[in-house]
Amino acid sequence: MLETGNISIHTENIFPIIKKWLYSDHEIFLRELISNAVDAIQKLKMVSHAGEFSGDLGEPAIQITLDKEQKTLSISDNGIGMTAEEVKKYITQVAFSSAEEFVQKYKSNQDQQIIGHFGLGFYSSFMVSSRVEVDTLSYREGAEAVHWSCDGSTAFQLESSPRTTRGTTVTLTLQEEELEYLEVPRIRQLVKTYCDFMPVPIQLDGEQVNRQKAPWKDAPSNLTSEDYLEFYRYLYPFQEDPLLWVHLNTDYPFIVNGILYFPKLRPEVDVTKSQIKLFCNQVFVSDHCEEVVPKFLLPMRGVIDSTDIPLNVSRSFLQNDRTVRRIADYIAKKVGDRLKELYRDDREAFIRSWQDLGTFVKFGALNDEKFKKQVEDLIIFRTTANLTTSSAEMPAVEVQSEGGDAWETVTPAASSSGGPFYTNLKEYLERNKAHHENRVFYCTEEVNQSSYVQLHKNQGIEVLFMDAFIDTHFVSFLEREYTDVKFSRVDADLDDTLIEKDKTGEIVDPKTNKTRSEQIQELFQKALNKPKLTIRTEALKSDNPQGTPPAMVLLPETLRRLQEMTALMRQEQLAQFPDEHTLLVNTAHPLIQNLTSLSQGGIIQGSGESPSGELANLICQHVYDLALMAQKGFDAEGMQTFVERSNQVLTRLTERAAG
Ligand SMILES: Nc1ncnc2c1ncn2[C@@H]1O[C@H](COP(=O)(O)OP(=O)(O)OP(=O)(O)O)[C@@H](O)[C@H]1O
Repeated sequence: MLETGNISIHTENIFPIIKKWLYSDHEIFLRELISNAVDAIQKLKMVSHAGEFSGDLGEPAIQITLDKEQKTLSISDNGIGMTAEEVKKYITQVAFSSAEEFVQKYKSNQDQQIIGHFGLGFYSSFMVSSRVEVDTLSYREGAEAVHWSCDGSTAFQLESSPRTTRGTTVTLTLQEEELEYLEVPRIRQLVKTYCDFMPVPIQLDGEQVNRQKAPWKDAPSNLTSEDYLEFYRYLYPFQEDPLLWVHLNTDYPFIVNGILYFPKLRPEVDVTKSQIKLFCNQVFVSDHCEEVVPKFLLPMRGVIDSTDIPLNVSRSFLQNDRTVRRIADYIAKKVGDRLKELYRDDREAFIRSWQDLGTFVKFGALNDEKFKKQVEDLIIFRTTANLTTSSAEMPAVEVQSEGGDAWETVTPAASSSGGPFYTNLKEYLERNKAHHENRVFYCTEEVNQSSYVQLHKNQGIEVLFMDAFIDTHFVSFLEREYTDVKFSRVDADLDDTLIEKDKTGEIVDPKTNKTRSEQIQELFQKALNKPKLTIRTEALKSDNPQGTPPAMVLLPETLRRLQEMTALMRQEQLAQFPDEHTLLVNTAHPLIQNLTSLSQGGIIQGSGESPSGELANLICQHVYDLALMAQKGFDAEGMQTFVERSNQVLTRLTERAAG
């Protein structure tokens, strides 16, 4: 037997479910009713534009009235109103929205946006009310005012109303447990949260509560820098001004409007939490748009408004939604474009913002292949090279792209003379091709590595500062990108160009056939007695040997990286300085040269050591300590030994001088 039919739903059963579960938050009933009122006003404008209404539109307004005695909250608008037929059709049929029909009919007028879609919003009022009444008069000529009321059951009453003004008033008699919605501050807060940027004034207690203007809906050409800044300060009061902003403005293949700002990054900012506000047709939806914005742009702030982001769906659904993913890509692309424009047109402003921007950009390049391609040439590093004639001297330019999206920089122009200078990696490699091809020398801590940097600089080797916290990862990333290039930290090893090769091989002692280097090496080995320490002797190149350090500590690049990685994996700070390192003794330095003669001079005593030999030992230890100190500083014990020995050495030297 074959039977076909329709599944039937009994409204008495489904209605309580809708009331209870439609929205998890009761407070959003207000957003829904105000959205309906805004829609009603927009619709009247559309009808009037279409020439179907010639009466007086009046000043559009929405009025919220609270009556504590009656326990009622009512929302009035002077919009399009409804006829009895329309009330029956739209209000009494759940999930029957007029919006679709209406937009279809009047779609030629794109300016006015209708918020409603599903035909459910009105029913959210039953979440907080024991009775809902609608009093309405349609704009249509000869329309009669009607009064509809319902106590939350499926039965309603519809009768004529004495109302004489066009528009609609929805009156809610609040349930006993929902009386918080009779308090002016509570309602004001809700209007501010959800309806602040709705395009119609919303009055409460005789004053307008909402800001009304939504700058992101404006054409960028209508907005000044001050407008953008003012809006930022409004959204994020008591914060420093942003570095720059991007105005999103597209309606194909999806609709996205918004203004995103690059804030100044403060260490206390949690970069995993978004502070971007999500809107749908100027109605606030959520403070969390983690799914809509690419991860690396989460620290950005501002507003995204899109009707193409599905609402009321789970986060995982949102994450996997194709349109949402494309919107995220679009945002990343827009941000990349803006950065490129700034780099090209106002290098100075770009450099000024780099300290904050750099983290975003590098993090983005690490995480997103497409974004990396866009920004790879904009990633800049401070350099020791003097680039006075570079494009850093270009004048500041204000950029306006074809799409009309706006873009500004905020910081005032600074002088470009004298540096600091910045370069990207390509320029660096190109500039140093002849001198050290495919080698990048970098410094991660300016203070601790200053003597190394100086040494490189003196020999005309350009050093890049990779000292941002993200740079440890970024160096490895660059190595994967530039497979031919070798990256070495300034203290890792000394490049051949820094060493005077010829001088180290001179034989100074014909009896033992030892070179000076070998003598010095032995001297240090004996004095320091550290089996894990490698002692290497080289003559550092310099016009003024006194200006170079007598000794330096070197940490092999691979060993250091391994240690950094282990520390990272254990989530520890790199606390200990590794025992395996190299002490490079500079045989060109006069102090080191004097040491050999000092160690050999004087009368040998019972201990097998002459006083000057002892002094030479102490000085070796001292030279080593000084080299360590330049690299890492001391712990308490090291400091104590150092001070004690300093006093001892000075005493002996004064004895010698006096004697
Ligand atoms: N203040 C009002 N003035 C005129 N018509 C209204 C008003 N409030 C509701 N309506 C009519 O009732 C219909 C249903 O409203 P409801 O809020 O349930 O759904 P919606 O606004 O269309 O969609 P959504 O569920 O997205 O809010 C609306 O489409 C509109 O035609």
